[in-house]
Amino acid sequence: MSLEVRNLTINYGTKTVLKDVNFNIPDNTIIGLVAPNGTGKTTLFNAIIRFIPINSGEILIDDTVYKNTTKDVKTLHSKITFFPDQAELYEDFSGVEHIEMYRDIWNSGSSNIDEVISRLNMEGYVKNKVKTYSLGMRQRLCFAMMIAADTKIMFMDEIMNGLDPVNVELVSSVLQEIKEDGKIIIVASHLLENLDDYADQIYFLNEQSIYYTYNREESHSEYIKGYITEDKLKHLQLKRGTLYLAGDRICIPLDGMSEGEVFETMRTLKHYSRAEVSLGALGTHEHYLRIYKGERSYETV
Ligand SMILES: Nc1ncnc2c1ncn2[C@@H]1O[C@H](COP(=O)(O)OP(=O)(O)OP(=O)(O)O)[C@@H](O)[C@H]1O
Repeated sequence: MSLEVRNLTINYGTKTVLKDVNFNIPDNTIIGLVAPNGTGKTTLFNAIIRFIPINSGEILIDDTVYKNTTKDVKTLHSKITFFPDQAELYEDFSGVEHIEMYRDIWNSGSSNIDEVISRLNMEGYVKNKVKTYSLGMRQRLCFAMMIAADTKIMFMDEIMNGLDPVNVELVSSVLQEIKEDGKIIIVASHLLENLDDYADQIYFLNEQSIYYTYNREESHSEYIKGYITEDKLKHLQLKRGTLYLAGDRICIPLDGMSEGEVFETMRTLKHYSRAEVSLGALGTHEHYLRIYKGERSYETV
């Protein structure tokens, strides 16, 4: 299975929100879709699933183009689920009834509903009516509905909203489990560090297109990462390639540093840093700061 978007352009009236967006996602993949509010993440989902008209471009699944005909759109909807909006839940129905409904609409007779409920720790409330649920309980229900629908392609818009840290971790690990089933999952999220726990690749949407992509597996360069205010920078040896980002985030590349230099730099940074100093590759959080908030790179010591 593959999901491909070719030269996708979307306008709302005279305003262009997406311009010439291109990507091709193979199966067994989770993509993190990242951008500030109002950039076009939901628009991208809506366009692929043809909830909104496409100005130009093509949507392909397994190298077949899906046009805006009733037949093609119906087939598209049988292959893709979109994370339900909490407002779409029926207050007087139980969670189980919602989960069964999603399984039946997508004919996923094979979905074991009891397994889904148990994996998401919903046994304690799932038989009660939705009107008795908290925000986080509703969110887990929406996620369970998608798992029960069991489509090959899943669009998850803000799935972590309202979830406490334990449930964020639970949903993150279930995502990793289900992707192994040949799925393509795109998750739009503002929980940047959490995306590094499960996404294979991150797409940063900016200036109407996929501005930058980053592969978690391929980020090999290591950095010393911490925080330091500008007036304290003089206490550090600033190496070539050092990134000084918004919010006083500093990332100093390890390349060419001796063990002693690493130790000394970490010690100095720990002294001035308001939060933990760590060693690691640049993550989604750092790329986000770099792309949307600007960076200052230091070329020389
Ligand atoms: N139906 C519409 N008519 C006109 N403009 C729209 C419409 N829907 C969205 N927009 C505009 O398109 C842009 C992208 O909106 P979209 O909802 O796709 O952003 P988003 O990245 O999903 O944001 P968020 O993170 O807040 O969910 C915004 O400027 C928004 O105002």
